[in-house]
Parts: sequence; C-alpha cells; structure tokens
Amino acid sequence: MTRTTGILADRAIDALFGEGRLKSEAPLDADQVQPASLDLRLGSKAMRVRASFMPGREHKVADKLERLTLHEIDLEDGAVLETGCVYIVPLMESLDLPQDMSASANPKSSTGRLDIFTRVMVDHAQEFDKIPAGYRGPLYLEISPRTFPVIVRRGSRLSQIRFRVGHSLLSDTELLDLHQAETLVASEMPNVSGGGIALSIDLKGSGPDGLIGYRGKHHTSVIDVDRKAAHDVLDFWEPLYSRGRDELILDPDEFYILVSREAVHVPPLFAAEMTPYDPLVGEFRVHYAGFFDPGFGHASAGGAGSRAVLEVRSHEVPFILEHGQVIGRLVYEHMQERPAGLYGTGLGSSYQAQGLKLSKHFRVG
Ligand SMILES: O=c1ccn([C@H]2C[C@H](O)[C@@H](COP(=O)(O)OP(=O)(O)OP(=O)(O)O)O2)c(=O)[nH]1
Repeated sequence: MTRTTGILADRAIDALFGEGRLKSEAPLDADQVQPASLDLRLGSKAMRVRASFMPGREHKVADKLERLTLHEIDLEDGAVLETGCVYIVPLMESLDLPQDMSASANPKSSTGRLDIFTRVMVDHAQEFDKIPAGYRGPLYLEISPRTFPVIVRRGSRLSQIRFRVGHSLLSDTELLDLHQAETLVASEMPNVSGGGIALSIDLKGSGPDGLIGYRGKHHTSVIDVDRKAAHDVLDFWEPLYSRGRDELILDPDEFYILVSREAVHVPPLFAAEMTPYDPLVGEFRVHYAGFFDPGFGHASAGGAGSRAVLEVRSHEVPFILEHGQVIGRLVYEHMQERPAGLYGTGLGSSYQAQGLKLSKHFRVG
C-alpha cells in the first residue's frame, strides 16, 4: 500500500530520475539510491571561499560565488580539503521537484563520524539543508573539515537527500503506540516528548577495558573519504575508557564519538532522524543530525541490538556527561511505501548491528 504523504522510498527515487525530476551529469551509481534517501555526489571543482554564507531570497549561489571565491580546486584527480577552511562544491545532481514535493539533506553518517561539516545549499535559500517544494535548480555542498584534513574527488558522496510529500511526522501518541508495538528504543521507560523519543548515552563501556568512545587527535595525516578500512584507528583517535567512573568530561572544541545506551529500531514503514541539538539537555550537542534508514536495527534485516553512534561536542565550557544522560531524540516519519531494500539487507550497509563504531574508513587491529 502506498500513502499519499510521506518519505519517498527507493523505487520512487528511481522513478524521479526516470521522469527527469532528479537529474545528474552522469548515470546514478549502482548503490546511490538508499532505502529512503539518495547519496549526492561531488562535481568536478571546489571553490574555497572566505566564509560560509546564505544565498538569501534575492540571489543564486553562483552569483555569490563570483564575489566570494578565493580560488578554485580541480577535483577530477582528487584534492585535499584542509581543516578550518570552507569550500563550496557544485553537486552532480540537480532537481526539478513537483510542486507538492520538498526535500531535506544531511551529512551521511560516515561524514559526520569524520567531523566533516557539510550543508546543502540551493538558489535563493534562506535555510541550509532544506529544499523547498517545487525547487528547480542546482545543488551545492558547503564542506568544512573540522578535525581531519580529507581527500575528496569528483563522485565522492558526503551527503544525502530525502524527498517527502506533505508532512507525516508521528505525534507523541502515535510514537508511543508504535513503540509499544515495535520497540523503537530499547528502554523500559521510553521518554517521549516534542514528537521525539529520547536516546541516552552509554558511559559504562564495553569489553574488559570499558571502552566508552574515542576523541579525535589533532595534526593527523589525511583521510581519503572513498577508501574503506584504509586507516589505522590509533593514528587518528584516542580511545577513552570508563575506569569505573561512568562519566566523561567533554573538553570544549574536542570531537568525540560515543554510543547510545539503548538499541534503536526503525521499522520498514518508517524513517527516523536524530535531532541535532536540544538546548534543554545541556551545553553540548550531538553534532550532526543523522538520518536513520528503514530497517536499521530491524531483526529480520540482521539489525537486532543496533546502537546509535553519536558525534558529540561541548559548547564553550567543559561539560560532565553522565551515564544514562539524555543526549538526543529520534523523530519518526512515515514512508510512502515499504522500501524494496531495507538497511542491512544486501546493500553493503556499513553500520547495521553496530555498537560503538568509527566510520568505515578505519581498520581495527
Ligand atoms: O548519527 C547517526 C546517524 C546514523 N546512524 C546510523 C543509522 C543509519 O541508518 C546508519 C547509516 O547511515 P547513513 O546511510 O547516513 O551512512 P552511510 O555513511 O551512508 O553508511 P552506509 O554505507 O552504511 O549507507 O547509521 C548513527 O548511528 N548515528
């Protein structure tokens, strides 16, 4: 059964491409369409700009780039993007959305785990990562590596887009009903409010040493975003252990990879998103809002027990995180239909059934 409203599933995204609503300089990669999203690919050049900017109602991104570009970098054979710099890259994909269809973008989980700040921009935009219904035009990605310098090239996939018709977020009551039927967040006392279900932090750790997470090192070598298992964990990360304290002091300006205490489940007819920042839970933030795919944590898709990996930063002041503290919320939205492929089922998914897991670029041992 297909709903009129909701997030488009893989088949409908393929159809957008077939109908010319979604265009690209090159045919789509085989695994570019995900269960509820499309990965976006970098085009052949990057513009280093002085600072981030918003196009605003009156302007196209290209107009602003004429004024703000410091220099242009060729991405055909790969190039290094340095930490602390801001780059704008025209994407290979462009849109001609129907009047009733909008879209939203997000860094891929692998991008967030590398602390690469990315946002999608469109012409006349007044918000990042939001593409208004009926938008017709190019897509651009703002990229600013925060912790590690990275190598990217034409075709690298750092961000993803979801398409939606109407609004179909679940209310608190609907969320509680779904949780009772399907166990969304493995907790005896689910904390549901403001349309989201709470996730808390695990600081007891796992394994004999009580590994609780990782802190990014500084002045590292370069990470190639297109290479899996190519980098040694300890060259880039400092492991953090609980040592019986069940707490962690976040240093301002440091980047942490931590994990949720609860297992998370996204049933096949739903998509979820982790809300990026909730000032009510403290002066720190889960740094990158994350898309959670239909089938993530779903038992029949091999996902039982999947935790959420959290990218965390403290604001301004050092902050003590304690085991079990609420750190973010998952909001759930209806899919228009069940995706043909669920996360984890033959899609080469990297993070199904994950515990505390760094991005796919690192090898363990
Ligand atoms: O902050 C987040 C965001 C997502 N996820 C999980 C849920 C999601 O379904 C999965 C994969 O996310 P995404 O598709 O963004 O990752 P990817 O980098 O494209 O990995 P893959 O190659 O597995 O698709 O990672 C997290 O644990 N934390």
